[in-house]
Amino acid sequence: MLALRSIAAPMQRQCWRAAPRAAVSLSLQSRRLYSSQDAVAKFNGQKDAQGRYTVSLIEGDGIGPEIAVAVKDIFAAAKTPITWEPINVDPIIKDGKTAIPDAAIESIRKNKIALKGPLATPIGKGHVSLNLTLRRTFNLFANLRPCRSVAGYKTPYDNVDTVLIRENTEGEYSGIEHVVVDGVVQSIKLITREASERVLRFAFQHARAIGRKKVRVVHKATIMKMSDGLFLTVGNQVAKEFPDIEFDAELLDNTCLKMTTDPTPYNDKVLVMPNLYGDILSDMCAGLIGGLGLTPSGNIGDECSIFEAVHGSAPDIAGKGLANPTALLLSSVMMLRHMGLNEYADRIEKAAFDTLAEGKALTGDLGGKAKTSEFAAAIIEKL
Ligand SMILES: NC(=O)C1=CN([C@@H]2O[C@H](COP(=O)(O)OP(=O)(O)OC[C@H]3O[C@@H](n4cnc5c(N)ncnc54)[C@H](O)[C@@H]3O)[C@@H](O)[C@H]2O)C=CC1
Ligand SMILES: O=C(O)CCC(=O)C(=O)O
Ligand SMILES: [Mg+2]
Repeated sequence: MLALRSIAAPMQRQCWRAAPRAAVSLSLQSRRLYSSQDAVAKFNGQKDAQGRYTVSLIEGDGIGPEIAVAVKDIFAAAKTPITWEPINVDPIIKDGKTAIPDAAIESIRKNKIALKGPLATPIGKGHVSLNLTLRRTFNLFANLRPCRSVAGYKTPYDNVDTVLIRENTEGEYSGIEHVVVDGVVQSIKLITREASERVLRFAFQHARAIGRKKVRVVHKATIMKMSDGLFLTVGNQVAKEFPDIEFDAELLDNTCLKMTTDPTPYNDKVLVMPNLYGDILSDMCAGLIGGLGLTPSGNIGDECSIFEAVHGSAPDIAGKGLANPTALLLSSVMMLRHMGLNEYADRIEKAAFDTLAEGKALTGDLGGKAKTSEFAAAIIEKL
């Protein structure tokens, strides 16, 4: 079950361990995958007099505080020049709408960067998702979700390497709903040319930045002719600005079938899609490599960006010290690269991947017995 296996091609894995020159090339490949730099958004945060950056930290709900401690301990051990600024995002109601407290907004606006644990959303009645509210408040228009096989955990696929970009501010997540008459309700899927164009252009720019030559829109414009139809039309238009990148499209249901049958044909593409499709497909991709404990993400905007795991608050394991902090740690690695702190990112990422590959201190989701803190300690030992 826990046999060592490749993160990429077997050759590359071997080289990662043995030959420094090849190791550099894998590190660069990894840097490109887990990077949001060179794309649309540049990080404009300021260092303090001691050369440190301040990062707003939302620990989040459920397993959030447990995995946040692991990340903070690992960052401290790596002597990362980051000062955490913890913020509270308990919802407030402003003009009848769910909002983030002003102090939290000011902190993120000032620092231009945040790391975020999962935030739970009540089912049915209750406040609007705070995750969604944060993305909207800061206009974090692109949700970048890379997913790559991890050595140390055997799944049916050895070399998953997908890059998914999700429109992050509208679509099915618009939350515009009403009762038409008793027993009949309506949810509006809002798609605008502006938001579509923005995320599609980001997808092409990101493809260039990470050296991929193909962008594919995942859609259902056969059924949602107007909304997904607009997204696809805009995709075709934006594609003309990028003659060096191949552009095509695929129906969502077909993508699910093909990806779960053989994900490798997706390893040379960047996938871009409306909000809910990206939400669901990114959990599906996580399933291909060993689960939600492993997959990071970045919510990218022009002014600020917020990095978080793909997973939620995991109430079934919360408070027990069982959570896998890798997803939040790799999100923090993406954040470091976004900030240009590549050397720290490389070291932390290598220590995490080596710990996973070694397989001695794995958390329960990966078939191990280690507590969150023991897994973090094993990473720290490797730093
Ligand atoms: N971006 C965010 O903050 C997100 C928040 N949520 C919220 O989280 C809450 C719980 O949602 P669920 O549907 O249960 O999804 P979930 O992602 O929290 O958990 C799904 C399954 O994955 C496991 N899992 C997730 N993260 C893990 C980790 N780091 N280590 C080991 N196992 C892990 C959980 O134990 C559970 O069995 C909901 O309130 C939802 O709204 C859900 C997804 C994303
Ligand atoms: O906001 C939520 O409750 C869910 C968000 C989510 O599933 C995601 O961002 O992947
Ligand atoms: Mg989700």
